[in-house]
Amino acid sequence: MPIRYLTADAVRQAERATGDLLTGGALMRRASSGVAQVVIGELRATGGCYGRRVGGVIGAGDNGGDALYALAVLAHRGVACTAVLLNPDRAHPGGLAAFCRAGGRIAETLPSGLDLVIDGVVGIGGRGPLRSAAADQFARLERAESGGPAIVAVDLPSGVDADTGEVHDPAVQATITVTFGAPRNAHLLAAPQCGRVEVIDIGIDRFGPSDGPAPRLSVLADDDVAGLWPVPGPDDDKYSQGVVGVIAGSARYPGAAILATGAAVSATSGMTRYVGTAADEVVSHYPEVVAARTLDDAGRVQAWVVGPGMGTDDDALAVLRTVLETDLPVLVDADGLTLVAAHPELVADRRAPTLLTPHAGEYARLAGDDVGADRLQAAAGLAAKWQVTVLLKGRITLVADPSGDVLGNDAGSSWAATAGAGDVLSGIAGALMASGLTPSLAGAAAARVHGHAADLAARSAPIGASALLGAVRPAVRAIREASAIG
Ligand SMILES: NC(=O)C1=CN([C@@H]2O[C@H](COP(=O)(O)OP(=O)(O)OC[C@H]3O[C@@H](n4cnc5c(N)ncnc54)[C@H](OP(=O)(O)O)[C@@H]3O)[C@@H](O)[C@H]2O)[C@@H](O)CC1
Ligand SMILES: [K+]
Repeated sequence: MPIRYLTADAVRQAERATGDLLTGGALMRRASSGVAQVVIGELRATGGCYGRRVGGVIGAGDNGGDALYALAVLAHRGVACTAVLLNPDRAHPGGLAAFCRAGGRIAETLPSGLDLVIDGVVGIGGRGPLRSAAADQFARLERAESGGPAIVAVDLPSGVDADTGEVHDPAVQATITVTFGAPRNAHLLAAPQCGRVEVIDIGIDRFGPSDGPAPRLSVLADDDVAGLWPVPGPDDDKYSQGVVGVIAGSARYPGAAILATGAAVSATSGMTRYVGTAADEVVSHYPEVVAARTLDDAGRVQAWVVGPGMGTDDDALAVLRTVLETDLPVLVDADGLTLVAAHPELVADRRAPTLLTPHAGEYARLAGDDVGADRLQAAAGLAAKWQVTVLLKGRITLVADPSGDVLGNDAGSSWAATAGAGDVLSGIAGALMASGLTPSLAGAAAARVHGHAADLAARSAPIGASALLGAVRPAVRAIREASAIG
């Protein structure tokens, strides 16, 4: 099942729906005990709890209340706990009383030598950057990577916008983020700022993929990706699995053609066709590709990938127009996007599935505006306006369909930020569209495999797109083998 990510409003709605659990304080007790359990786990992994030193930076809302109750639990376990109250008069009364009863100490500043710090400044009620009093406390700490204390953020790293994931300056860099009931948008959109995200079950109802106002963000689970991946059945032949056609590159610049076509060959069985002037080069790399120099000679396909390295001249425009006039699914990338930005009418009346795969620069050309801090809205807005599916590239890939549903994927690293990696992504996604997946599922599943392939290929050292392409098949295998479905 895809995992749904929530906005702050949706979280509050889910909390309100629990009625007595919210008003009676049960939700907060569950949340804070979840935070305490995660901290205890962390302390145990690094030498135990008793006698360890934990600090908390406490804001004026319920996020601070969660942190104070969690510190109280820790103090009962023999942890030496210190809290800095940013706004002493407005600290959560129940949390503060529990903290003091448990023997917690209040201080003006965080002491040195802490093992761990709890960020209880703000959660879903936060707006804008960390205010200076809070920022000063975190600025005193050495970074966790350099031997400083681990930072456990309650709900969100303070200074990160819950809905957009915008990382304000300053903001807390968390080692672990502990959240409640369901992840918030920011846990995907600002994943590097959140560190490891732990979701504590506090008994709120789940939101489905289509509940609530657009844009609605979800992430495919590995089992979803494994289950979606096309596997030939007993009655399949090379045609029945969906043939993908790739229009890319040129004799002078064959790289994009080889990468996109090779990715399509690696991603699915069946057949890959290539159309363009790099036909000889493509076939010399991949003898299994059926190549033609012109569209007229191409043969039938079930989906097209068009654009990488194809140029933007009149010939390229004519080919793109012909392809977009078909009723086949089409993925448009790179030079194809430059042409679409200059000729929006090419996609305006399309009824067949269409996937545009811009990076930030191409997005700006298509939308007439930069992506900005709200990438989710940027992707969803363009998809709704143009009535196409938009895959916005980046470490966090967002695939927005016109209905307002968005599938996200965190690559987990940025090794795929290398020339030609986009061509590989297009080849994988196009092959999946030819097999019958919607542009949205094809884009999201391709992004997952692409990110995993980059990690497998890189293993902590830089890679080029050829190495990434070489790891596509191992990445599909790893995801399928790790899942119950594979
Ligand atoms: N409801 C429940 O039962 C449950 C709720 N839960 C918990 O409650 C949290 C939400 O609590 P909340 O609504 O009280 O808001 P919260 O995030 O604490 O922030 C509000 C305070 O922050 C302040 N402030 C704002 N921006 C700021 C900034 N940049 N820098 C500094 N301060 C800033 C703002 O100050 P003001 O603007 O008023 O001066 C106001 O005082 C949620 O994230 C979860 O942890 C869980 O226990 C589960 C059950
Ligand atoms: K926080």
